[in-house]
Amino acid sequence: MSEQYVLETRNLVKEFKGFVAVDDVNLKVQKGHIHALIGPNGAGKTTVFNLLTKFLIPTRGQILFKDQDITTMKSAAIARQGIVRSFQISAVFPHMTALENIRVALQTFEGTSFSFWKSGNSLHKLNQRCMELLDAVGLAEFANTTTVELAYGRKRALELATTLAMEPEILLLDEPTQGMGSEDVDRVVELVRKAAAGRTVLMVEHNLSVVSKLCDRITVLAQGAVLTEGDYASVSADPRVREVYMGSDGSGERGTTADSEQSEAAQ
Ligand SMILES: Nc1ncnc2c1ncn2[C@@H]1O[C@H](COP(=O)(O)OP(=O)(O)OP(=O)(O)O)[C@@H](O)[C@H]1O
Repeated sequence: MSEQYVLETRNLVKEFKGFVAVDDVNLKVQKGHIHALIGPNGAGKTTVFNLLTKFLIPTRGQILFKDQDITTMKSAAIARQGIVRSFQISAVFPHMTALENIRVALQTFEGTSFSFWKSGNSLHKLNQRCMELLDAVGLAEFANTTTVELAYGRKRALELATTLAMEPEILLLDEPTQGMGSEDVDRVVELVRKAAAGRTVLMVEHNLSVVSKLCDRITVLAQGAVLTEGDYASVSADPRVREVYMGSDGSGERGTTADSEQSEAAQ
């Protein structure tokens, strides 16, 4: 694998009782890119994502991170390596404040005991880092707001901040704008752009306008296999892509929910 690719799949296959949900997928994510995985409902996007983040075990094939075979690595181990998933899994505790949520994320990431942070200087440093992360997602003024009181878009910003606390090298975003109104969508686009600075992002996203604004490269999946790949202009001009989208509901918007969220891998 060339140095330029940080994440790669080789002939990745996932079968569910003989049904091929992911069919021989070769994905290459270039370092520094925002890369989107798109495709109509049931194309296999979530399943690929769950394979990459170890929620599912591949039937065949390999997953490589910076040349290292991580196919059999557990999800906690890959997170420590720098592959971190955000969104769709609620990573925030509703009855804690925004700042407390970040603090928990940082403490979990550091793996340090609470008593360590209690010692004067380190507690100060910890709070400083919490405020930096809140500021990075535009939530500094909500530091002491209980999470349950935050508007939906802000909750997702907080989720992103808890993810950034883990200092990911690759950020995996699962439908970051799902269920949002246009104002929140614009805010998330800006957030993702900001969060992507200095790192690589792979995202599943149904909103093609978001994809067009953010992504350097797009992989289109259809019926579990890669249909085509390229930048937004080339992919959106491809008649095969139009055809698979027209063949679903025409909008590229989610219509059905797959039942693939359950983790197979030992946590
Ligand atoms: N746990 C499972 N058991 C059986 N079939 C599954 C499972 N998870 C997913 N599938 C099937 O695999 C196919 C791909 O599903 P997947 O959720 O990956 O598609 P998707 O592209 O993410 O779709 P959507 O856009 O609707 O979320 C679908 O036909 C789905 O029904």
